[in-house]
Amino acid sequence: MSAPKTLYDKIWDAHVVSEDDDGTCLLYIDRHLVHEVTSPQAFEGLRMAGRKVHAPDKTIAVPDHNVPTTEGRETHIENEESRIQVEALDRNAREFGVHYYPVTDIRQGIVHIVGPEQGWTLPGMTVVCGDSHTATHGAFGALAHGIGTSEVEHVLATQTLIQKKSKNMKVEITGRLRPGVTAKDITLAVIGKTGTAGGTGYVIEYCGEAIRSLSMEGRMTVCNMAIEGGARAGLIAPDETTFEYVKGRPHAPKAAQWEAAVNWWKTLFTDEGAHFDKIVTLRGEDIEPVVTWGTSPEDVLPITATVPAPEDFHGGKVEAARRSLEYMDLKPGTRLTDIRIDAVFIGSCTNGRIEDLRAAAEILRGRKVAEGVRAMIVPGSGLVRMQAEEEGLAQIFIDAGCEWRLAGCSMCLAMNPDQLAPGERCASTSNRNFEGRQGRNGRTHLVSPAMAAAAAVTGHLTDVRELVA
Ligand SMILES: CC(C)[C@H](C(=O)O)[C@@H](O)C(=O)O
Ligand code: SF4
Repeated sequence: MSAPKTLYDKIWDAHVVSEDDDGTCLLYIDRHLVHEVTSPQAFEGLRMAGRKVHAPDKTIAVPDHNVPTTEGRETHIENEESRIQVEALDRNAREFGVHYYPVTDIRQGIVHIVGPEQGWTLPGMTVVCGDSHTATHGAFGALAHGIGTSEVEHVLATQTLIQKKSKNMKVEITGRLRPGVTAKDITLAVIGKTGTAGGTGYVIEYCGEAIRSLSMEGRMTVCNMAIEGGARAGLIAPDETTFEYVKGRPHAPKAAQWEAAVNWWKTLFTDEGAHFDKIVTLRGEDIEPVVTWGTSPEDVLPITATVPAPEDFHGGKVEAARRSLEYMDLKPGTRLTDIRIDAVFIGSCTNGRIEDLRAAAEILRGRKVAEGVRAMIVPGSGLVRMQAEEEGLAQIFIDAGCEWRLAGCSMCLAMNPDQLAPGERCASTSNRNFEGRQGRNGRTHLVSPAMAAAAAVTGHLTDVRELVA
């Protein structure tokens, strides 16, 4: 019998085209997702070399980072740099004949939401994109990770990628989550424990009862932030929840092909006794609704805690904490729930799916956004937006006084008109709280959609459990 394998080992082995003596491999790539920021030079490279896209049918392009989230964007993008990138993608996608969802298409949205929604992302695949949050697709049991622009060109030209294998890491979340605790709290709590470098050199497989109980939306939220924990990719073994989500999607296999696919997908799990180089375990019951206080995703605490002091840390982290607190304008000892906010952003590839909007609507139903707070709700795709309108969620948001936007990366990063003003503080469902991430000198507190909605209602960071009685 062959040695027991991890899920990662199995997907890796199924895609190796060739291997060098030093372990460098050529991997076959099943899906290549493309957005406007990291692809212009790659397409230009092909053009200059007179090459075609090797597998246009496995290449999917969509503009997301630079697109405004207001009406009229099909005809006008004010910022020149943004306009040039979106226009370049439009030209390249059409000229090279890849699948394309322009802003005029209801299916347009954030690349990591569109891929799964359209059934491009399937278990056991290799998925790449010139974007670090490609890790999201690992929720399907697909080996998915970000690549650089020169690699984008390599994949466009050859449908392969040169890679060295990472080590195996297991993150197990046992038991059940308590009320008010979500996938976002899991993924932030893990980074709080391991640090942003804890996953460096590894591919993480998330497992355990609490992970199994998550919907596909929740699993995508967890895997989305694997990269914030330093990992190359995050993975969750596919199961009935996965098959159920995939079945019937436009590009999912059909009929006899579906049966064959599911039979293979059912073999995609870590064998008993397979070796992990690192194991981290958290009890689901111990995880609380969390919030970040600093400028790194590892600066995370339960909402019931107080702002830490630099002296609470060790080594280089003391100075980092001092700088974080200064940037965030926070005083040690302040209760996190006493921190007032100016803005709320609900969206992004971390939390811009229908389940996230439902969780936010649950809190906002019949309530009003606090005075002086700007709350922006940005669905992750045009289809999520449509579904939210059909379910009455959009009306709940509008009645509460939120802005109801068109799909895109929006205020997750300051690459389009949705930005914080200097000094503004935001409760955000995105994945990065770096300095200036949501606008120059803006301050970001990462939270779950329910926690963001709770903050919108009260005007300060809030324990969502107090609003669900
Ligand atoms: C612009 C893009 C390359 C970047 C990434 O790789 O992640 C962005 O999506 C982000 O979230 O910071
Ligand atoms: S939503 Fe944010 S994290 Fe996701 S791809 Fe866009 S900018 Fe990156």
